[in-house]
Amino acid sequence: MVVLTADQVRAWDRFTIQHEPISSINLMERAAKCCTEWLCTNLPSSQSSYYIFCGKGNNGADGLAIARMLYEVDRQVDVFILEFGSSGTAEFQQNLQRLHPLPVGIHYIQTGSGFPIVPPGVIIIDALLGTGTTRPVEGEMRALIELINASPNPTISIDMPSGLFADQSTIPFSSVRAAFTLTFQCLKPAQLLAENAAAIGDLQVMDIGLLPRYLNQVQPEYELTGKTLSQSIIRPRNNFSHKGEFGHALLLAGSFGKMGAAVLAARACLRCGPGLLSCFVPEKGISIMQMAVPEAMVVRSTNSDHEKTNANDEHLGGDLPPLHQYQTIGCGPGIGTNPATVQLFKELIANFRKPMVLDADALNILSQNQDLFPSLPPFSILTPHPKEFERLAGKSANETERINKARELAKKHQLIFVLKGHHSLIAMPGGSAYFNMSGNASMAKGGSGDVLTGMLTGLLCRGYTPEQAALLGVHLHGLAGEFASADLGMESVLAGDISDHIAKAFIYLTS
Ligand SMILES: NC(=O)C1=CN([C@@H]2O[C@H](COP(=O)(O)OP(=O)(O)OC[C@H]3O[C@@H](n4cnc5c(N)ncnc54)[C@H](O)[C@@H]3O)[C@@H](O)[C@H]2O)[C@@H](O)CC1
Ligand SMILES: [K+]
Repeated sequence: MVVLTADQVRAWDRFTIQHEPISSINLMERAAKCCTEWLCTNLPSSQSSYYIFCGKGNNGADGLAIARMLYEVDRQVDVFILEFGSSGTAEFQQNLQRLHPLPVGIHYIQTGSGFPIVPPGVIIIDALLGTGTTRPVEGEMRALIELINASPNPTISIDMPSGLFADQSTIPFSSVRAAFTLTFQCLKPAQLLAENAAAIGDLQVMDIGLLPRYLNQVQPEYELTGKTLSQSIIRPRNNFSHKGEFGHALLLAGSFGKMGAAVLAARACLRCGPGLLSCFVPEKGISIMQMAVPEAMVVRSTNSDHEKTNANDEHLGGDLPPLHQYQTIGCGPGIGTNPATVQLFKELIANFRKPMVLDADALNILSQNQDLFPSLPPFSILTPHPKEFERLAGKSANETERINKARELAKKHQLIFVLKGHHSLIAMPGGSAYFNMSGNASMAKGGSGDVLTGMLTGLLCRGYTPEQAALLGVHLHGLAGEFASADLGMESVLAGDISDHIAKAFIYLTS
């Protein structure tokens, strides 16, 4: 599956029309047939009446073709065409002519007073605007969209909920809020934004047979993580290998009352295959860590000044252990922002030059010390949730702006940003960006991020490149959440359960 912009999809349509070859109207027939079959298969046959709202572009032309096909399978259909004052595209005109001889109600609507009231039980098909949306909806179009949204009837949008931009955020403007969106051939960037979830509803991708070889000549704006990509990254463990070959990771995590974050990160790290893990935790957390994660070692501050160490025994502080022995370091879960910890973080950045993983309070410290950005080791992985990213990069008006900021910062400072969310966005130093496609709402709980930090640290330590670790780690984390919820249900999955299901995710990817 790929993500393409509206222009790229239009070019794909043209490519298919030229090279298959197929006429534009016949390609549209294929699209309408896919939608009609989906409607007949997925909606109860008791729901057999449709109000189809059409614009006069090719999205509206789809609506007219769907109306004809639904009539042909004995559905009751009424079509409502919003008058723009133009005659419409050639395909619109052709499909209108094909519909005219049939006993389907065709109504032209111009003003709010002429808009229909949708009777109960009737399904609304939204074919007003598709990928051709270039400006915010206003006037009669907006009024009609509001009428559709105010009606309790289920709405199915064709290709895009009308009004929604395909490539960028639509906030603060309105769009149709659909129960289902039947989109053609591939995902469009806006369909992956969390802020559009309520507009898009359940997204279904219809394969309308566009020629796959077009994809060889296109550079997608976004790529997707997935099983094939992860499988191409995963390296088997050699039979003759020993623990020394899989590196030694260091985790800086925890503070009084937040040792759980450290434990979660440590356990998840160990599930990703490092040879050894040491945890640098505050004095008061040492016994917790030793009991909860016996597989990990604990290092204590090398500061011989007993008073200084004791003063900080609830927070990380003092001196760092010698760092040269570690392949990578994960820093942040539960560390807080105590001045001693801030100082320790600055020393860490000054003394460790290999890519590391920064999360949670490490990011909060960074946002208060922005001058540290240029000193971060290149290719380090930063994993902010939206609030943490706002502290790092300032407020964003919408998700597109947030993603663009992350992509710019990744390029500017040669870092990898993982913007955590339903489809986490991974921005690479080279400019590419990936949406993650695994995971579900069972993971929207405290501690999930600590698990991800541990996993990324473990994969980096294990010898994956930072880009590989980010792509594999984020995908694997989501998969582990899916396996956990399959076993335990959406409500009851705990962050530790995600960790406990990493093994299943690995097995799934390697078998
Ligand atoms: N053969 C083809 O060309 C195919 C086209 N397809 C359909 O064609 C659609 C794209 O069609 P179009 O490019 O004609 O565009 P749309 O039908 O999405 O929009 C029609 C026109 O509305 C105008 N418009 C833009 N924003 C507006 C706004 N806010 N308020 C009012 N008018 C606005 C623009 O002039 C635009 O060209 C796809 O979404 C898909 O549904 C599919 O059937 C696949 C095949
Ligand atoms: K639409």
